[in-house]
Amino acid sequence: MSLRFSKMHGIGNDFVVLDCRQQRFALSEAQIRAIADRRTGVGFDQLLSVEPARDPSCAFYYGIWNADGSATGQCGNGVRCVAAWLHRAGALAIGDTVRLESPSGPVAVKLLAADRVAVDMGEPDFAPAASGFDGSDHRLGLGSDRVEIGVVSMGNPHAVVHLADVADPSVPAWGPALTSHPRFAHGVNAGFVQKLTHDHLRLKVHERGSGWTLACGTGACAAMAVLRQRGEVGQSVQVDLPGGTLQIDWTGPGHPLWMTGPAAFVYEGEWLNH
Ligand SMILES: N[C@@H](CCC[C@H](N)C(=O)O)C(=O)O
Repeated sequence: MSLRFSKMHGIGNDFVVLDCRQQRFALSEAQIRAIADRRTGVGFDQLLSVEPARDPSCAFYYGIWNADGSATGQCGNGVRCVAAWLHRAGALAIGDTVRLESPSGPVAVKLLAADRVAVDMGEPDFAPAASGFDGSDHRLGLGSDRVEIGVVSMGNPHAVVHLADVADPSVPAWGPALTSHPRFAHGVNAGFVQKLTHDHLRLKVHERGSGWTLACGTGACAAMAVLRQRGEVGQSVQVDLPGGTLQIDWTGPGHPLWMTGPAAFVYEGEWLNH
């Protein structure tokens, strides 16, 4: 049996997108890992399924799996790609705003152009429990180092470390150590952020379940939210990641956070090893 898919990316965070509107999603973790393999499979950071919505207020549901086969609650670059995918499938027009259902709840997407999407990602949740974090002491031991983290859920868990320079030589080791830190019950996405100006950040993210990625949309939202909560940035911030730039807008508590950025098609394919 074969499996048709679209290969997409959002500033280098790459996806396999499956049309599950008529056909139920039925891949095992092992099959997801096989498709994720960049040598013997297709390769992706996340696999996305587009499915009928369970919530009647939403147009479609999207599922999200990391390259290691684990499921997660949200994916910022992924939801922009789902919106562009729906446009190509004739289900979403440019200029339209639609509610989509993620595993962590509804988000609103606005298709600005065939390849540009704004998303209301909801309000950042700073409660430690929302990120599976075990308490109020935000200093963590990473090997022989101690770092201060900001913890926030954007529908998935994030730990954000503010550094003077994201090229800090400790970052390559801190990424995996933070992602699997035992104080997070389910692992965490680890963001390392540098403030360039009041409205401009630089960010690198080591993602839970996928490793270092060229971009993490929810990571950009999390980094902005943590620095905004600390009064370090304004309400409209450009976040530069290794694969490109996202615009993040957040007035503050009581308001939703918006993420705006591109979504790109790479090719349509057929997985024959199913
Ligand atoms: N790349 C994503 C985040 C994907 C999920 C993450 N690895 C997790 O396990 O929560 C994004 O763009 O937000």
